[in-house]
Amino acid sequence: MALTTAGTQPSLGEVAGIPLPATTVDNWPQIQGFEAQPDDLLICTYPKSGTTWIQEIVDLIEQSGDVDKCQRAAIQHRHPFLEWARPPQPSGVEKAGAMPRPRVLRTHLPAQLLPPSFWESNCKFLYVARNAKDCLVSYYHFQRMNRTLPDPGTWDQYFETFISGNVAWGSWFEHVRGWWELRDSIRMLFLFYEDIKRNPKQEIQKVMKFMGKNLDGAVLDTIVQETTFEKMKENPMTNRSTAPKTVLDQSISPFMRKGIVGDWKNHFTVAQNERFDEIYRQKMKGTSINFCTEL
Ligand SMILES: Nc1ncnc2c1ncn2[C@@H]1O[C@H](COP(=O)(O)O)[C@@H](OP(=O)(O)O)[C@H]1O
Ligand SMILES: CCc1ccc(OS(=O)(=O)O)cc1
Repeated sequence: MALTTAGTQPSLGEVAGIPLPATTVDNWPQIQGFEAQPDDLLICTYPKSGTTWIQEIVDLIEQSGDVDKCQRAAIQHRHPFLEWARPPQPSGVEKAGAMPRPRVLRTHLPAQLLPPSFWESNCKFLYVARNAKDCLVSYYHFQRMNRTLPDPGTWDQYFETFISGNVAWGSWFEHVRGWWELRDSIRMLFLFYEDIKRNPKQEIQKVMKFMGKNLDGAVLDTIVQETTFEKMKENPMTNRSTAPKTVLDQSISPFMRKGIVGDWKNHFTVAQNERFDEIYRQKMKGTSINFCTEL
């Protein structure tokens, strides 16, 4: 069901009340029928939470720190995006089906929309969460430059849109809560963007152990150096410079934009901050999750 179709504006559809790109909705039966395998590792994130960052970390771990091997393809092509569907390109499901095992896949889907085979196969899940305020800011700039998502409107308008959850992949609050509640009942490593920023070596070590790898300290140091924001911004295989301008217009806002904790302070008014804090308290009531919003 299309939510917006005005003019040439890209439209969002909806599955079980969650807004999703219309092309994803069109492909929903194929996505739901996806056959996960027990050795799949699924990277799960709400959009703009550091997906690309954790993908590069995971790939470098998988390749035992071999930087050249991670140059084999642009990051968006290394790990199939499960719900990606933009015909005539192969869909995420098709790409995953053609990939050798063990597979690393990625998704922005909320837990309740995941294809059932992931639960049935007892796969590994790596979730990265980012504080809501910085996610909002990052998503706003992303929607300004991503020609396949609806125009975000003004900052004030988008502030309300994000809070209402009327953005692709739905409410940040429900997404994070949903995955957080599952953390102890499935094979999941739950990480925070802010922790990776504060202590990358420690968090990369957690990922390494979770993946069942054992790399020495020098290799870990290489991975830390290769995955700094500055390095990834310059790297054509991670900075999305290979994406066509008709999809990502980086002259409006770069994909690798700031990569910091606390940019929300440059965007939120005092009134918006107070309102956001109140809404956050209501929507996250009863959850034990704790975010850091400044370093
Ligand atoms: N190596 C890195 N270190 C810190 N932040 C990174 C990073 N690589 C990407 N990011 C940031 O992660 C966000 C993109 O997330 P995703 O990959 O999920 O779309 C962007 O945030 P900003 O827009 O705040 O700069 C981007 O700059
Ligand atoms: C469908 C448009 C779209 C939306 C979000 C995307 O996220 S990501 O940058 O690949 O994580 C990509 C394309």
